[in-house]
Amino acid sequence: MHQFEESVYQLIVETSTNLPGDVRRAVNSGRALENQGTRAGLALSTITQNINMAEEQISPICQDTGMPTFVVHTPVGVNQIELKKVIKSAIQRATKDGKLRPNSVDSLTGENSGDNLGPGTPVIHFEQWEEDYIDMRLILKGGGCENKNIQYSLPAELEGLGRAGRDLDGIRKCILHAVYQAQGQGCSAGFIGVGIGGDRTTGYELAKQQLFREVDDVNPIAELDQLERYIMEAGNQLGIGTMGFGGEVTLLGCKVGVANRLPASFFVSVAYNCWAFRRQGVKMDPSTGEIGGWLYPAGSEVAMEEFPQKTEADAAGEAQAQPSEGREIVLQTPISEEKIRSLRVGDVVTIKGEIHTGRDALHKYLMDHDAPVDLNGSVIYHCGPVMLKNDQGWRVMAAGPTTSIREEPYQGDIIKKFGIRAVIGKGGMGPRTLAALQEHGGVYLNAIGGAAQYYAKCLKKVNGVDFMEFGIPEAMWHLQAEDFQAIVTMDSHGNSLHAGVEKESLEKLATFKEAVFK
Ligand SMILES: O=C(O)C[C@H](O)C(=O)O
Ligand code: SF4
Repeated sequence: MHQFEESVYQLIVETSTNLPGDVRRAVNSGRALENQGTRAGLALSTITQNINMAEEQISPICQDTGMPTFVVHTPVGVNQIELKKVIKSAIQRATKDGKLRPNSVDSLTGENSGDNLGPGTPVIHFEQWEEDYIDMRLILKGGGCENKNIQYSLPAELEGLGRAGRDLDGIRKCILHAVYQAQGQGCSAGFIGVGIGGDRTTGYELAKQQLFREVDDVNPIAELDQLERYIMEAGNQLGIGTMGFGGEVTLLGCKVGVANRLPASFFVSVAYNCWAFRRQGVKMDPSTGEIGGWLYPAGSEVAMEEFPQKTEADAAGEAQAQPSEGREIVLQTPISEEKIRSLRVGDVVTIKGEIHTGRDALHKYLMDHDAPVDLNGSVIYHCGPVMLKNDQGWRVMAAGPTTSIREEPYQGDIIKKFGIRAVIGKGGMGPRTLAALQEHGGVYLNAIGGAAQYYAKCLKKVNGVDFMEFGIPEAMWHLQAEDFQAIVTMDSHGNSLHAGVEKESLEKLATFKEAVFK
């Protein structure tokens, strides 16, 4: 079975490190539509650089491996039990090599299994078929965008859109609402898979199956094709933009599937996938395990243009689109209150000095314990990195931000208790944190979600680690930052870019209230 394991390993590495060609094309066209000088334009160019870095270094595109999910079709007679063992062993190896982050956590004890294996991990769906080869597909869908999946039960009353009935127009409203509610938290610009019908479980399954379709395919059902096109257009008018910074490009793909339902149920299930849409597949020889071909366009075939040629007209347009408040400021840690109070939403900061990672487990812990290091004037980075240890010590392999809103119940109290001056994350935080930033003198800095290679490069040294018992992603890593760039999106004067974009996008959503599909 050695060759089988090698082929599955190759599939995992390719999926984790090289964004497929169809997804790259979608990101490239999104980038062409966005004004390059704006925050959203800059975010897209960081994303582009990150995609290239991951491919070159054969390192994870995003630090979040997500839930590795395999869909496997085998000819009759292939031993699926053996194949399952092979998949598990390839997953273990890829985790050990730093191509996947250890991501499987015991839901009761919080213990990380360390090798991405455990009850329910990885997910493997087997199906038999009458072809003479094995078709193995893998998707690595991260936790932040998974949290933005949503299921509607029709009829429903939807914020901004009013009543959604049991018909195509009601479905249209659910999908638009799904895009709105994700804001930037699932690392927009995103791809959505929609399942109409089924039950609560199969509805979501159907939605996720849509993510295995190629981005530029055409739905064979005419009215669903029309619905997909409509959603692409209307969704991109909501103004949420890349990372929720506001902008022209919110959605990069929409795929809708349909299944029968029960008379009493009418579910519309939406699976939201971030821009880091990692899925690949291979054709495998059932007797030798050799890869006979790849199932999606290879990433390496579609170049990501880092610095496109600009015309003079473009440059003039960009100058106008520059955020007027966009000053560039260096922050050396520890940071003073005075310095923090001088920052405003829109400023771009470059952080130098030690920063500390902290996410779900640490925030909960710090509520009623002391911190292991002095956090006065410090920067907390919402990040669960991929780390590898060798003879020289720990190395940061991938380290993009995680969704900050999960820390909303704790963040304000922790900022005040420990004297923290800046929090880096993505997707923004809520009113409690905003109030604490104002009261204590703090800022929220938005980094570009998924740009794990880009930020890993700015984290030059690992000064230490605490709480390894929380597992690698949840431990508190003390990291030496050099030229770590982020944008102030919440300041100490009560301003929040996120609150503004949410309000404006809700107003836009309401303009789509009138029936379209009659
Ligand atoms: O767990 C993570 O690293 C990040 C997660 O995918 C997120 O988007 O918040
Ligand atoms: S951090 Fe963003 S890009 Fe990475 S998995 Fe989470 S949602 Fe996707």
